[in-house]
Amino acid sequence: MDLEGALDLIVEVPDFPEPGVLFRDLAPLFAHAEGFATVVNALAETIEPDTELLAAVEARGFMLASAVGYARGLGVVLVRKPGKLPLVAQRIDYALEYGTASLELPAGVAGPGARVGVVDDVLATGGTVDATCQLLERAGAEVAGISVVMELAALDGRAALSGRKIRSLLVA
Ligand SMILES: O=P(O)(O)OC[C@H]1O[C@H](OP(=O)(O)OP(=O)(O)O)[C@H](O)[C@@H]1O
Ligand SMILES: Nc1ncnc2[nH]cnc12
Repeated sequence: MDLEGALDLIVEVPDFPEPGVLFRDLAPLFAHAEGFATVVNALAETIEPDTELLAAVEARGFMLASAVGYARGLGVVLVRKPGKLPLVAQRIDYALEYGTASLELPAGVAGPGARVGVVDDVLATGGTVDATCQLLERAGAEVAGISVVMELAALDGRAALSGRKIRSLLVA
């Protein structure tokens, strides 16, 4: 399966999770062995060569970053929603396309100077990835690059992330 075919497995769901939002559902892609492998391999190629560690954003980002980390021989730091981590280095509150959210970085895993690649499924407003970059930088790590499967151009996440290296497999 080629990359275009794999990305065609993403389904558009109108008015989820609230009216007016066109939700991009990656569940069929994740469930398709060939499609998932194709996307993971393509995403693995977007990781900057000097990357030492990947950061994954809960929950859909976990799926992708763990597979990309395996493909690239990199470990993964799990950036989690509140209440999950026993030892928290940093916490941040931010806005989403549909509401507000918070994320936490675990203590002791993304140390000062570490070159970290951020992996997620969808770049919409950029709030989630920007929050993740801020968490990493507050901990002293450096963001090597940002890799996403899909970028929603109308929401202009790139503006929120200006000056950062962003690689997306699909711009919609
Ligand atoms: O660019 P943004 O506007 O911040 O939106 C993108 C984020 O929204 C979704 O996560 P969500 O918080 O819905 O969580 P999930 O992965 O647990 O479904 C998606 O997985 C991205 O992380
Ligand atoms: N429209 C959308 N579809 C899927 N995930 C999203 N995260 C933020 N906006 C999204």
